Amino acid sequence: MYLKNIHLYAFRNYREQWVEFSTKKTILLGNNAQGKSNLLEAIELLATLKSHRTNRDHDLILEGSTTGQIIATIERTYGKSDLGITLRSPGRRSLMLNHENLRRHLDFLGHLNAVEFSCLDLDLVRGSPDIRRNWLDTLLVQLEPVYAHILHEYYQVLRQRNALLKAMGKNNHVPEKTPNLSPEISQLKLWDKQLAETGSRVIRRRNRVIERLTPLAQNWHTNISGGTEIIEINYLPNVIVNSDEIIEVQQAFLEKIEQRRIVEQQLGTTVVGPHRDDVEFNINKTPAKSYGSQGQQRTLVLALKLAELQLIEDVIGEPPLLLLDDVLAELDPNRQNQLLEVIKGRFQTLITTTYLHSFDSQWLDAAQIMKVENGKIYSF
Ligand SMILES: Nc1ncnc2c1ncn2[C@@H]1O[C@H](COP(=O)(O)OP(=O)(O)OP(=O)(O)O)[C@@H](O)[C@H]1O
Repeated sequence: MYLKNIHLYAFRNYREQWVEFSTKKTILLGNNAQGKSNLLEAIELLATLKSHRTNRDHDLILEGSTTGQIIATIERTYGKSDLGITLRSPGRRSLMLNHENLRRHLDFLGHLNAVEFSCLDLDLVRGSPDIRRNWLDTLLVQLEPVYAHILHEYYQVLRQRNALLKAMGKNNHVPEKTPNLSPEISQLKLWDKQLAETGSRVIRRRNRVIERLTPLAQNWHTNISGGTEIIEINYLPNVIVNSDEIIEVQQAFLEKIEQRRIVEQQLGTTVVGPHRDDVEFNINKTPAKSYGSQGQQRTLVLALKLAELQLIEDVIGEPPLLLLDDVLAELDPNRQNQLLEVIKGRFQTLITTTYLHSFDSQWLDAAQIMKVENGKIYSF
């Protein structure tokens, strides 16, 4: 797939910017805080409808404006698509595909795929579980856009169930003394069922994607580390499952809800479900989070990112875009070479950097270099 051009209107610090990509390799050169990452963020939004830097559309719109827009043309083997996102603050986003408004977000996803790799990705290993859940979910949305809908449904049920548990707490609902058939308990049981149904769909997909990603990441890791270390990626679901059978996963879910019933009512919140999942990374059987050196953690994240690229390519049948946000300088020459070697001509790649010295002359000759300065992009 090839991102041919992108148009930004009142997006982050861009008032109006048109970029035409003339080669598969683009280097965005500029000092700090000029707008390099903002351009990659616009592409990330086209691919996932999410930004890893903010949840608020208000932040994405140029300060002082109420509407921002990202418009792009993508070429795929099956043809060309024009994508458009209009952001409003206040107001809701609207999405366009080939100049027609879309009612469902789902129909927008899957036209552009991208893997982003930034220095923030070290948080995948070091950070809190929600970062790892987000990473898994973003990957799943790209592999299977319907997952965005599944996840949305799960979080909707979770919100409603939490509201009920909270209200029960406020009404001093005493679990032990209340007969099973109180209206609140019957209502809660309905939510239990829905939580288990929607949550099981999330758990099964997360489980499967880890199973597919692990051998790819292990392979890359062996290549990069010279075979001296072995990594493991373990899905740590909050509801432990030993089967991919939907009925069995739901059953395990409902049993755990039953076990934690009193705790949930006391806390007034849902403690069972995939919103509490985690993923564990081990290097030579020890947790990478606490024991891995910075270098080992970087190698692990690089292997994960390369595995993501490969998995998306395998599933989609076309190489996704690779967005490298200021990471080259952080990698040692060996790992830089590994990465640049993999990219070669296969993936359309956009790299942000403050200096050009990390690139060899072959790369510089093949790349389109653009200078980013205070929300404007110039040919270099
Ligand atoms: N909504 C917005 N409206 C106007 N300017 C914004 C908005 N959001 C961010 N900015 C500006 O964008 C700039 C940051 O751009 P960006 O994150 O792309 O930096 P960068 O060029 O990638 O630099 P670095 O190398 O530091 O990552 C800052 O000057 C910030 O003030």
